[in-house]
Amino acid sequence: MAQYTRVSGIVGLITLQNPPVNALSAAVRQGIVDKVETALSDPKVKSVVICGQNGIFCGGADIKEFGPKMSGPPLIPMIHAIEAANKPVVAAIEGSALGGGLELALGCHYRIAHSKARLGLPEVTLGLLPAAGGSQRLPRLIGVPAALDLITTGRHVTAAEALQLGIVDQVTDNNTVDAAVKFALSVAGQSLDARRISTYPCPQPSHLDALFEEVMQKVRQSARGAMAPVACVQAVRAAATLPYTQGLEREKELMATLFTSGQARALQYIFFAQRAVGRWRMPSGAGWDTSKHRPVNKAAVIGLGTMGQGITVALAQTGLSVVAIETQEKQLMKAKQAVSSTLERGAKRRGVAPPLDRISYSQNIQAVADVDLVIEAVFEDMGLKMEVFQQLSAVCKPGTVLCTNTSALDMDQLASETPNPELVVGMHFFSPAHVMKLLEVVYGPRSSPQAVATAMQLGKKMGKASVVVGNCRGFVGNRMLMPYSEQAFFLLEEGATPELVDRALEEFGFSMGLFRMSDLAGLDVGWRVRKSAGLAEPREASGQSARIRKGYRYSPIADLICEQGRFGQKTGSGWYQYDKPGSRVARSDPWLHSFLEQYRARHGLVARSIDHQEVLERCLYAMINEGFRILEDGIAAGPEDIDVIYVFGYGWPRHRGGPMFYASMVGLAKVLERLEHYHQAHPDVPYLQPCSLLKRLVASGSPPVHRWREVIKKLHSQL
Ligand SMILES: CCC/C=C/C(=O)SCCNC(=O)CCNC(=O)[C@H](O)C(C)(C)COP(=O)([O-])OP(=O)([O-])OC[C@H]1O[C@@H](n2cnc3c(N)ncnc32)[C@H](O)[C@@H]1OP(=O)([O-])[O-]
Repeated sequence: MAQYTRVSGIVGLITLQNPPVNALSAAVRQGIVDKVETALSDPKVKSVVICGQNGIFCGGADIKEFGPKMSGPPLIPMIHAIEAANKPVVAAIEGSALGGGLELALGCHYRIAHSKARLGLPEVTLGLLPAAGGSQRLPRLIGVPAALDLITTGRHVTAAEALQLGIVDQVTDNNTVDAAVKFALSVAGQSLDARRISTYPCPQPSHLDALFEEVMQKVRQSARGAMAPVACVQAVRAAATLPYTQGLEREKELMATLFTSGQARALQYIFFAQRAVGRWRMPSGAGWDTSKHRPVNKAAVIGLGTMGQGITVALAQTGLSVVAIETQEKQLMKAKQAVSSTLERGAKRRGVAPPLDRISYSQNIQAVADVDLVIEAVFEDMGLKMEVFQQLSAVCKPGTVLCTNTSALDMDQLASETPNPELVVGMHFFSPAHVMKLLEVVYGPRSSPQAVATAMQLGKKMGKASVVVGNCRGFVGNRMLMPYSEQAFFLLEEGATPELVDRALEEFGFSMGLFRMSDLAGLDVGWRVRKSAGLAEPREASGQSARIRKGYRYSPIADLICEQGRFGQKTGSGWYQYDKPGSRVARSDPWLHSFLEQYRARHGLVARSIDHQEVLERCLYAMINEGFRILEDGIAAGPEDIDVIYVFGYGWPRHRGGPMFYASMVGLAKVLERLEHYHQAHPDVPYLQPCSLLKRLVASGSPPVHRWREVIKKLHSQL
């Protein structure tokens, strides 16, 4: 849909109308084609302005309409008709001009942007490339290196940067449409020969081949198997080396391979999943649409270890006043310094003043008396946390939401220590808290929807992908990590090395394999959790019993490594060795290999050859199986919640859509068959026993992931 009016006598104004982001649906494209024709054939009209309603130019092609059968006028001829027009066409860019929206604007002869507008070609993040001429026009307009940067990363630029790059002709602080109309009046009747970007020669960088080779190498490395960034480089190369029409052909060819790919489906699924998790619901039926959050202007953080420091930084950067509490004076001083320097570095990067004065530090918990929300981040010790919560209940003003950042303890037990358990929720941040995008918001049976809504609203304000989850050991993310790491330890017992397991996972697309990741996070963390669960014993028991705990198979390998004081990067050795404590470059460790050999010999285990497929199936399917149990238990409301958690918090490759989406792509029947196979081979490993929800889904014909909720709902109603 597009509206047409004539303004200032001679300017045809076309307004895109498709709330909320004026996406280029079939109807909008038809509207543009029709209204452009009207404007161009009206002799009174001397120039044209294209804008979007409600302060946003255009969020790009309508992703919801992507599919094998697309209707409506195609984008490329529509944009060509605009570019070929004999009257100046000006794009008035407010809010966003993204993807097809920016490509439309690049077909216009001039672009005027509001100073707060954002522009970009984010198609790569959806598994696509700017295939409405964008990959061919942008390099012609701003040069190959800058176009490569924007197209391969999909990053959005501010209006100021767009002006500097030459994407827009003018930036205004005032009404953009008025400014564009004024501009359109000023250029009416002028020659457009120099304004049609497709006719520009592409600027030729020196050492073209070397440049593309270097960029391709970098992109392949960071893409971790994603196809779209590679295709983006190939498309820009076509712009730099071929005439426009041939370049456009290449763009089309490349897009054809991407458009129907599983990767594009996965990335578009994650785009919508990220938004769907905001529409949370609790088992009581209360949810995002029925619960009002409390305003949070001032928050407190209790405990300034690594997590507390990161949370303090994140809150201050969000614009809140923060009271940061640490009882140990030395730690308080250390934390203050660390928080200040992180804020200073961040502010320098963004060219703003560091928000240091938003934080007040104290050793006295009384200082939290007037805050709206508290985040407790003290040591993972139930006794200590209970004490803190009792103090908070006595000190805080009525209605203060009390959050715990625990990753392993029972949030409900903590809530029971306060006179107002309805105010208690979990806010489980991931380290470093000011960088990692994920936040698990954990509710217990007594948490009020208002407290959940308040934590979710704060998460949104902090720019986090916030997911509401129920209370259980490890919540969603860490609970699924248990079978994943357990399988990896078993694989070491059976003949694998950390290098083999990591290589398989990294080739799959994980940013880091499990063992490299554990070395980074610190092996002592998991050791402490296993000890508190009564699994890890201080010294290895002998014989068969060493590998059985609580009646099931157990691998003490990780505990034995920790007993050697090998906690990962921070101690200079873990699953790998490092040059010195704190170093990040992992090297194979002969000590570890001979340790594994001795371990196997001691336990009568014969190493066998293990391939990548077995590593992936055992580690990932065990994790996915736990994901189904989580859905069955109602801890996560739907597969999207789990997938967002894994993509944003656990380095799961985005182009594989998250573990549950991946399972649906592999085929649920195949996942079930492989789990049955491995469970038969390892009957003493309960995590490998296929969960009943998975069996039910397979029995009901393996519906696509967006229909799983129906099966889950039916299951819950039968319980
Ligand atoms: C084929 C030729 C090549 C061209 C390819 C393309 O253009 S590919 C496209 C390239 N473009 C992009 O990649 C841009 C993608 N969009 C964005 O980055 C952001 O939405 C935003 C910055 C435009 C607005 O941010 P914000 O925080 O203000 O708002 P929000 O993010 O919460 O969204 C509000 C609602 O709009 C929905 N929706 C949004 N965009 C689209 C769309 N294109 N389509 C359909 N729907 C879309 C979104 O799902 C949500 O729906 P819900 O959950 O309410 O039912």
